[in-house]
Amino acid sequence: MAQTKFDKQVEDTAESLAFGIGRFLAGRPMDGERKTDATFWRSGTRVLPKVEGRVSRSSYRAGWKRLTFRISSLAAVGAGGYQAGWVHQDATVATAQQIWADPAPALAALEQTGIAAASTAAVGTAAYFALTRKRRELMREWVLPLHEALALPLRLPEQTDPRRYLHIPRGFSEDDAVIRVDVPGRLDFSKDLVVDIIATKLALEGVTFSWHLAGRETYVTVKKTRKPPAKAAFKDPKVREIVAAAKESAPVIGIGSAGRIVTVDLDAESPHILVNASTGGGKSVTLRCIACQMLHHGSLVFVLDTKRISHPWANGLPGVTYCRDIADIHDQLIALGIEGRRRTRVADELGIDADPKDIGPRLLILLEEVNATMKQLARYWEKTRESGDPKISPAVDALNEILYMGRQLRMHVLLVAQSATARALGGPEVREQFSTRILARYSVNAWRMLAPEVHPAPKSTKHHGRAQVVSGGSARETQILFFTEAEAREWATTGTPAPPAAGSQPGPVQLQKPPADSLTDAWSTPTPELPPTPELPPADRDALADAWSLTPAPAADPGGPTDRTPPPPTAPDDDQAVGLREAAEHHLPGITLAALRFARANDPAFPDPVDKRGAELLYRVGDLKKWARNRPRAATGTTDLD
Ligand SMILES: Nc1ncnc2c1ncn2[C@@H]1O[C@H](COP(=O)(O)OP(=O)(O)OP(=O)(O)O)[C@@H](O)[C@H]1O
Repeated sequence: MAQTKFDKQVEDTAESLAFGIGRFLAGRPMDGERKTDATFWRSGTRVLPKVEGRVSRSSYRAGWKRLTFRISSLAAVGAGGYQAGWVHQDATVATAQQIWADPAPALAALEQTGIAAASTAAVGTAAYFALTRKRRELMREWVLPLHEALALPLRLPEQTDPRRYLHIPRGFSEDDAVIRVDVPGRLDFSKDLVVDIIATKLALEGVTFSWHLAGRETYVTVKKTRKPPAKAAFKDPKVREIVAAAKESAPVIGIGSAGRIVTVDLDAESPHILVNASTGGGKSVTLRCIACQMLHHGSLVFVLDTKRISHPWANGLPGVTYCRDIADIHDQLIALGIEGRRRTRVADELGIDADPKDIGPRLLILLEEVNATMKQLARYWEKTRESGDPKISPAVDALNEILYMGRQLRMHVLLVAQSATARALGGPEVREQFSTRILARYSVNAWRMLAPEVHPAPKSTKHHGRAQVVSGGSARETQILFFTEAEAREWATTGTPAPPAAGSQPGPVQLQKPPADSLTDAWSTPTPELPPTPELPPADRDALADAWSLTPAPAADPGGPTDRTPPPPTAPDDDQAVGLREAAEHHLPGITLAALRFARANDPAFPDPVDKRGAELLYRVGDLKKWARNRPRAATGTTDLD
């Protein structure tokens, strides 16, 4: 009799079932495909030829291990079923009947339990991912790449779990960390090659390898031996000596491994420096270190600080112009852009043999928290620009222009960022202008963004003041010099004095729209005053007027360049001279007379009087307002962007 289709199906199913039970009991893969050379008693060591694709770790397991796992799982499920269906049979039946008769409470309970279970699972998963994020990053970025490179030279079985032989602590770049790599006792590998691979793949510098090859346990340990000092405090006489001996153009940044002095030569290597670190990574300390050394050598420093309190040590120091208010930062950047153009012209006139000092004193522009400052500058310009004005803030343009100017102009930008994205800086090409980059407490992504030429990225450390100074395609681990605030002030005010202030009070430049015939007014109250500009012929003065708007003028702009950028708003009463009482009552709401008197006695940035009425000193209202806007705390008169 012919076999029906149904009979054939039954036969096939029975056959599959028999094979399935056979595979189950033999501890073989349930899909019937052997992928590795594992047997019932022995774990696998390699993938079988012709097997393609990813082979899971369980494929390497010995058959008996797989069988044990299967039987245990089956037993657990069976025990549950036995309890419910046999031991507590009556209760199970009663519960089932109850649910059948009235399913609503059961469904409601199920729904609630489901929601609770789903929430718990979600929270649990999130917590798990948060807690293990660092460990997973360690595995992904360091352990697995090292394993992939070492497996062949060490002739390790393919299924080797990297965690079994690579003992790499999470903070393996810390000074006292010990890395241990277990090696096969056969010793049939090249030690030099292994050393090379470990140092390269973990981006280690100044480490020593110790081999332990006798006996059963064979391994190599790696320890940092040539490391930077734990601290490089300026109060240490040796450090002070190093700083004192440094070249004017090359402030000392810190001490590297084996006591090497790390400096950045602003004339020869890198006119601009980028400091990138997450919060608490030592940005302020780094800036203090560089700025106070430059002040010591007579540079002028412009601190543009929207955070307002980043550098209290620099308050009122000779040579320092501290701008906290966004309107003043805007004006100051434009003024510096104009100064850059002036210097370009002077350099041109002086020719190549000129002494660079003839161009003017070195200028350091210290731009704090660039991400926030750039946003604020854009918003400020959005608020103040008029129709027909360029869209891009002229202050941002000025900054970019300075970054592209040659090192011979002696204008340097020291830019600070928590995350110096290309967008924050105004484009990837702007980032390229910083040939020296100081990175501390960085993420792998930050490194890839800022120092892609150094690969792999050295692991960031939590050690206070420890940074990587990247320049010329290599990274130097450096302990940044630590100046206390008092030491920074002391160092900044000794040495070569800054060019003298022309009797005006410290405070950011107050730009007025430059009249065509007297463009040096663009620096109406620069403090300290820059050296006098060479007398320019009228035609050149006109050209310099263009610098007021640093964006190239469209060819057919009937208004002319000076019409495009409005001057910062100046109140009509700003030129009045008033006493402190009148200033407190009518011009500086929110600041009391007592506060003004206190500031006059204690704040070096308080404006100088311009006149006297009897015994009373009189002050220019505009100067007082400027001072109030730029006080360390958010003050009355702060340019409101909202
Ligand atoms: N070079 C260093 N040597 C010793 N300690 C340092 C050094 N740099 C930073 N520190 C320590 O780290 C702390 C934080 O440094 P700093 O204030 O410079 O960080 P920051 O990046 O400016 O922080 P924030 O982003 O919060 O302003 C300092 O108070 C100091 O104790």
